[in-house]
Amino acid sequence: MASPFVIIGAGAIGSIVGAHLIRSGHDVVFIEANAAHADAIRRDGLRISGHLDAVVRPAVHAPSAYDGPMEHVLLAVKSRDTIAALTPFADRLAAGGYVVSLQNGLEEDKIAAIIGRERTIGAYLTFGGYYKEPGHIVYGGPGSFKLGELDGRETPRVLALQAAFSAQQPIDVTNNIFGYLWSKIALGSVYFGTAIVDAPVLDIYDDPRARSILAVLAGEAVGVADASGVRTENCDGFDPKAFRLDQPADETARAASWDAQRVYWRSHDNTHTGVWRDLKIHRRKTEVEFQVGAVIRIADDVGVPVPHLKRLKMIVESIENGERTQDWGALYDIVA
Ligand SMILES: NC(=O)C1=CN([C@@H]2O[C@H](COP(=O)(O)OP(=O)(O)OC[C@H]3O[C@@H](n4cnc5c(N)ncnc54)[C@H](OP(=O)(O)O)[C@@H]3O)[C@@H](O)[C@H]2O)C=CC1
Ligand SMILES: CC(C)(CO)C(=O)C(=O)O
Repeated sequence: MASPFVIIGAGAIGSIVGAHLIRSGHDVVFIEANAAHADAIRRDGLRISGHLDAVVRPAVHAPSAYDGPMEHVLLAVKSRDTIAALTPFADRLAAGGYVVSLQNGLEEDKIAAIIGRERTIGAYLTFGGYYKEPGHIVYGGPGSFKLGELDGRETPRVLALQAAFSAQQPIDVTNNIFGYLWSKIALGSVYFGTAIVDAPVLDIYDDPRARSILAVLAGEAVGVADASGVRTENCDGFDPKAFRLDQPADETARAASWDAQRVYWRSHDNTHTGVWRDLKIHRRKTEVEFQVGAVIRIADDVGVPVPHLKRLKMIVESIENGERTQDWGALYDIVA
C-alpha cells in the first residue's frame, strides 16, 4: 500500500489541504495535538465550510500515538510549534521521505536543521481559513499556492505534489521559493500591523495614517530581503519592492499593491488575519517571534536598521501579555 500523506496539524491550513487531498482519492492521516478537535473529527468527521462545503473522515492520531509510516509529511502547525511537532518524528522519517512546510515564515530553515535540507520542501500560501470549533474549519477564501525545492530544482517529487494538490486549486512550482516566502513575510509584517487594531483589515487599509505606517513595516522587511540577496516576488499583486525605503516612493506601484490587497480581502469571508484571531479570540501567543522576530534577527546580522519592526514586535508582545489592548493607538504608537 502506498504511504499516506501525514499532515501534522489539522488546523485551518492542514484541514483545507487534507480535505481536498482526501476528496481527490489520496490517503491522508492527521496528527493533531488539540484533543477536543481530534475527538470531534473521530466522532463526526472533519467539516469544512465556506469555500468548500464537505465532511471528510480521516484517521486522526495524538502526536504520541502515531506509529505509522512517515514518508510524505505536510507540516501545518504554527511556527511556534515547528520544532516540538517535528522533532519526535525526525528519526522515523523515511530515507527518501520529505517534509513540506505549509506555513508562513522561514520555517524551512528550521525544518532543514532537523531533517536535512534535501528532505525539506517549501510552500507559499495565501489561501486561508480558520479553526471555528472542534471538528470544524472555515475555508475563508482562495489565494496562491506555490511549491518549491529549497535549491530551486524541479524534481519528480515536487511535480508529484503539484499534481496531488491541484485538486484544490492551480498550484505552481517555483525555483524561487524564498523570494515568495520573503514577500509573504513583508506582507505578514503589514498583517501584524493590522492585527494590533481591533478592526477589519479593509477598514485599516482605508485609514491613510495607518497605511503609511504599514508601508514602512513592509519597507523595512523588503530592505532586509534585499540585503540578504533575496529576489522578492509579487504576492497576489502586493509587490514588496514598491515599499523600498532606500528609493523614492513610487506612489502608483504602492496604490496598485493596496488595491490588490483590497481585491484579495474582498474575495475572502475572513475580515481579519490569523494574527488578530490569535490575539482577540484565542488569546494566545502569535507567531511574531518567528516571523517579525526572524526578520529582526536577520536585519541585525546584515546591518539593516528595522526600528519600526522592533517596535511592532514589542507592541504585539505587550498585547499577548495582556499589558495593552488592540486599538488604533497601538498602531499609531509604532511611529510615536
Ligand atoms: N490560517 C490561514 O489562513 C493561513 C495560515 N498560514 C500559516 O499556516 C501555518 C498553520 O496555520 P493555521 O492552519 O492557521 O494554524 P491552526 O492553529 O489553525 O492549526 C494548527 C494546528 O496544529 C495543532 N498543533 C500544535 N502543535 C502540534 C503538534 N506538536 N502536533 C500536532 N498538532 C499540533 C494545533 O493545536 P493547538 O491549537 O492546540 O495548538 C492546531 O490545531 C502557520 O504558519 C500560519 O501562519 C498561511 C497562510 C494562511
Ligand atoms: C491568508 C491570511 C490572510 C489568512 O488570515 C494569512 O495569511 C494570515 O492571516 O496568516
